[in-house]
Amino acid sequence: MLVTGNDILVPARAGHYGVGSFNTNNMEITQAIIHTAERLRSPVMVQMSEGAIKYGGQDLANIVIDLARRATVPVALHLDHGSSYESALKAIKMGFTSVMIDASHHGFEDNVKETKRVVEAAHAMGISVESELGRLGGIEEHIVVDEKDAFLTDPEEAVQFIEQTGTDYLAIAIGTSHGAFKGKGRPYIDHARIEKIASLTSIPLVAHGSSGVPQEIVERFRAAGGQIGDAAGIADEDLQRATQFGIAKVNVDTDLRLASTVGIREALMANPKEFDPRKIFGPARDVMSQVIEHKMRVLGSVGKA
Ligand SMILES: O=C(COP(=O)(O)O)NO
Ligand SMILES: [Ca+2]
Ligand code: NA
Ligand SMILES: [Zn+2]
Repeated sequence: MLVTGNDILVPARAGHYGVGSFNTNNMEITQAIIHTAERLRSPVMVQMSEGAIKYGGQDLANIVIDLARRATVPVALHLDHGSSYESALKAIKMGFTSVMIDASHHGFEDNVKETKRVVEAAHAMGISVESELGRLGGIEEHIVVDEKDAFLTDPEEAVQFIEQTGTDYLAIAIGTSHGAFKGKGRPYIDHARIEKIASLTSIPLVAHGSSGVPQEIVERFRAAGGQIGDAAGIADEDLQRATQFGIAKVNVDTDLRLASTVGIREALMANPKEFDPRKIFGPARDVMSQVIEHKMRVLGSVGKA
């Protein structure tokens, strides 16, 4: 069933488990996300960035909404990294049931102002809002944040921000970063910071940049002709611990990008004569389903629907 972000995340925070919020850009990714959630009896969020909306528009949103409506588990459609009030409202008009306004690259006051505006409008329409305080490293779609400008979320500021904006859930910067190269070796996750923020707040917390970049997938990517440097993601146990402390929404995009590309490359390498799209995109869907299943087990959302 199609529900709001709060319907999924408030129980997740209370139950100390995480719910994957997976980025989609086409039908096969959407099917892999929702069908795996149904098979594992897991709530799930499907998210579209502004780039995905540019790429697939209402056509893609309708695929998500229809699958979500028919799903036997709770599914929310979420706007990832909404960059403006207009973008958030446009998504709500398209049928999104959860929207992020990401004004975290502004100063505190401007972030509060921008977030508050979206919260008031979205709540008037019964839609949940995610906002962000702190800055991740890596590339957030259109914003390149290099390490020196990244800053972790201050717990006291988070309390003020939540009070002043009324945001439903809050993305916090705790050491993760977007993309396949999350720092040299094992990225440092500031669990103490998560625990502190969670102890002072009661709303669901969000971790961006939470792909695990499984080495098995990276090796298959290279073996099938892909080229990638020394890619690294968030260790499963670090993510698992984060959900114990209060992280309820966990954003995953890179893992699905790698998994789908592995499926496609392997299909084409195995049979150069193949040109039936079902035999090329079908394997992508299968590899993504395996990666999604692993993530749901790490987050503890299996059986929670
Ligand atoms: O935070 C993310 C995705 O992060 P990854 O690059 O780690 O999948 N989307 O908003
Ligand atoms: Ca941001
Ligand atoms: Na988001
Ligand atoms: Zn993100």
